[in-house]
Amino acid sequence: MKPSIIEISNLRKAFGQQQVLQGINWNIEQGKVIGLLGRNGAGKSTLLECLLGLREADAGGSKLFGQPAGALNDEARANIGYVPQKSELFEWLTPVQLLDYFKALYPRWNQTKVDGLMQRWGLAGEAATKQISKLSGGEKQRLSLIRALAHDPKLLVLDEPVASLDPVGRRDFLQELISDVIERDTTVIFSTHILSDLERVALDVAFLQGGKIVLQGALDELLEGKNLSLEDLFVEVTK
Ligand SMILES: Nc1ncnc2c1ncn2[C@@H]1O[C@H](COP(=O)(O)OP(=O)(O)OP(=O)(O)O)[C@@H](O)[C@H]1O
Repeated sequence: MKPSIIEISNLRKAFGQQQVLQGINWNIEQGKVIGLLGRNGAGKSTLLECLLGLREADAGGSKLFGQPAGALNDEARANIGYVPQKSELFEWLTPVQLLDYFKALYPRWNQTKVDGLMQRWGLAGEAATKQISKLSGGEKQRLSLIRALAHDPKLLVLDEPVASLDPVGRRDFLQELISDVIERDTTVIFSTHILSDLERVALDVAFLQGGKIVLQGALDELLEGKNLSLEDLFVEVTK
């Protein structure tokens, strides 16, 4: 059996009176690709932030690579790639300057991959030297994804990574994700509302509803014999 890369136990988080996460217990094994689903406001971003230790939980917590998320060593940190829903890129830099900045922070950096992705994702020409503030939403999202993939992380946490991408951009990104997972056994958890993409890549899905993971498993097994589409299942589970 493969090791658990993420171990979440009894995770609770409220904002004021609103109980958003209500005792989540969830282990994610190495190499899993999990699509996290839930209605708007279900708490997906909150869960991803808490599991990474970026947001303090009220109770419980998570371990990443066997270490408490709030006290990761440098090696564990260098093995995580995260794309937040609203990425906070340094808008006054150019893409090249931004990537150089991050390159200096990581012990490992795959420049060949960065160059290839910049080329294939339309950021190698004029866009490479434009101020990030002047890039389109989709271009910024591509840059954010390149930044998250550049250090060959073993764990990728992506909060609606393809929301601003056009269909071609989404397909390119998903192909990159699949090849990375296959090559390096990367563990991926990503939230999305684009169910067709999930059907393409997510081998597993998890539904967050009422502050808990109410259903999870292999997508084909969840749908098997039910004569339901993923959209039908989503509506059913998140009622
Ligand atoms: N800093 C905050 N202060 C108060 N309430 C918050 C805060 N952050 C999130 N919330 C609330 O917590 C709930 C969950 O928000 P979250 O962003 O985690 O949902 P989500 O599932 O990611 O939604 P979406 O699909 O719309 O992105 C929402 O009702 C939101 O209003």
